[in-house]
Amino acid sequence: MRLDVVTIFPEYLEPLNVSLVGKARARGQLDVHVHDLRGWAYDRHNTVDDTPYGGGPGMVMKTGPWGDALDQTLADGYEGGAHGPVLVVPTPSGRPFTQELAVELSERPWLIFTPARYEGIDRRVVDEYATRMPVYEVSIGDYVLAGGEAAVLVVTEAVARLLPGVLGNAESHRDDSFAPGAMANLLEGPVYTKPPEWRGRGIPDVLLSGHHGKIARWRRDEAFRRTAAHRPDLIERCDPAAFDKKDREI
Ligand SMILES: NC(=S)c1ccno1
Repeated sequence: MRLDVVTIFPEYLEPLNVSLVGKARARGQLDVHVHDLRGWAYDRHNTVDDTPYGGGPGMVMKTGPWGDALDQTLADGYEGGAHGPVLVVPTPSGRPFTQELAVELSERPWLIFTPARYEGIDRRVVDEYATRMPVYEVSIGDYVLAGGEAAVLVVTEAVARLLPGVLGNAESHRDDSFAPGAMANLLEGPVYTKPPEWRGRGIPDVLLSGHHGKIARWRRDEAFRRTAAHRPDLIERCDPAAFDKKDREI
C-alpha cells in the first residue's frame, strides 16, 4: 500500500516513522510519502489560505496549492494504480471512521490524505478530485481539532495494522473490538497477564482453567457486559444468531 499525505505540517507526521507503521515501512509493506503543501504556494509569503467568500471567521485553504500538489502526487503514478488511489479527507463533517471503514480502506492500494487546517479546504478541490477517484470524507470523532493531521495518524494506524503481515500474529485482529464475526459490534473485554497476583488482585479463575470453551464464553460475556456499559447503542447491532452459533462452537 502507498500512502501520500499533503500537509502544511509535515513534521506532524513524524510518528509514521515509528512503531507498527514505521516497521511496516521498513519492511516495505507500506510506502509513505509526506508532502509540504507550501511547496506549491508560489507567492513570496507561501500563502495557502485566504478569507472565506460570504464572510465569516477564519481562513479557507486555497484551491491553487492543493490542485497543484494533488496533480503532482497523482503524476507520481503507482503500479497499484490499476485500482487507483482514493482521497481521504479528515473532517468533523465526514462519515464516522469505523473498523469497517478501516477494513475497506485497507483493501485499497493507494490512499491520498488531505488534512486541512483553518476552516477547511475550498470545496472545489474535493469536487474536482471526486471526478477522478473515490473520496472518503471521514471523521474520527464528534469534536473539532486544529487540523486533520492527528486524524491521519489515527486512520493510518487503524488501516496499516490490517495489512497482511503487519501484525505479528495474524489472529490478533480477529477478536478486535468491532472486528467482523460473532464479536462484531462488541467492545473487547478485560485482558490479564503475569504476575498471577498484583497488590492483592488475582486473575479470573476461568482464565487459569485451560478450558478453551469456557474461556471463550467468558470473554464473550465480558465483551457483552462492557459493551452494555459503555456502548449500549451497539448492543442492538449484535447478531444474536452469531451468538447462538458461538455457543454451539463452545
Ligand atoms: N474530527 C475530525 S476528523 C477533525 C478533523 C479536523 N478537526 O476535526
